[in-house]
Amino acid sequence: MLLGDSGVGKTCFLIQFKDGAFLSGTFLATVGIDFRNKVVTVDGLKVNLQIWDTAGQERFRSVTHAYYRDAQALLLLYDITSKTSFDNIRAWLTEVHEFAHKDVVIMLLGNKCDMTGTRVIRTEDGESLAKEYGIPFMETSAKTGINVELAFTAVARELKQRYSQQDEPKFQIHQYIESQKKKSGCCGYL
Ligand SMILES: Nc1nc2c(ncn2[C@@H]2O[C@H](COP(=O)(O)OP(=O)(O)OP(=O)(O)O)[C@@H](O)[C@H]2O)c(=O)[nH]1
Repeated sequence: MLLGDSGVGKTCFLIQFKDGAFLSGTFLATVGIDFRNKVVTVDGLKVNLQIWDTAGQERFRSVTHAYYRDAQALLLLYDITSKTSFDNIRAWLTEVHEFAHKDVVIMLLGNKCDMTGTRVIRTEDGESLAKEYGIPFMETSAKTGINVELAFTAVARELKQRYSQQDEPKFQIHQYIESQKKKSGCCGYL
């Protein structure tokens, strides 16, 4: 399930993952909730991800709360060019703890990392907030596609490991993300 303030790029993030496309210049706020499926292959096993895209606008909050309970993973997005969207992450996490299952996989994503000229949230700020809550973090761009696939495959791997009957070595989502994430200049790592 994708969560975060209106305009942080949740729908674009999902479309980039599903279709490899980015529709620039258009912003059609999601009404209520919508979903798309995509199958990813993890170590030869097909994992069908059913991805729910929620409306960030306050007025749809009661609709989306009803879906939290069934979510196995939550991708929480903010926009690196919006301080408000970053500050609101704490409120989103409070809602998550109130409405979601206690074992839900949570990941923090700083989206729009292609917008270097208007960045207001430093990469370190995202990292330290994620550290405080003990959740994995990366910066992404629904426009360039950076780290979009990684966010979903990391979740798919984590879920596969949780629901697999096989006795395999424990998958470490934090380590996996750190080893895989693209540290490109666009996301302020260079
Ligand atoms: N430059 C850039 N623009 C982005 C990116 N992601 C989204 N946008 C733009 O941000 C605006 C909002 O994107 P949406 O995906 O509709 O936002 P949302 O979070 O789904 O919004 P709600 O449906 O209201 O919750 C659009 O104009 C997008 O083109 C990104 O990674 N980079």
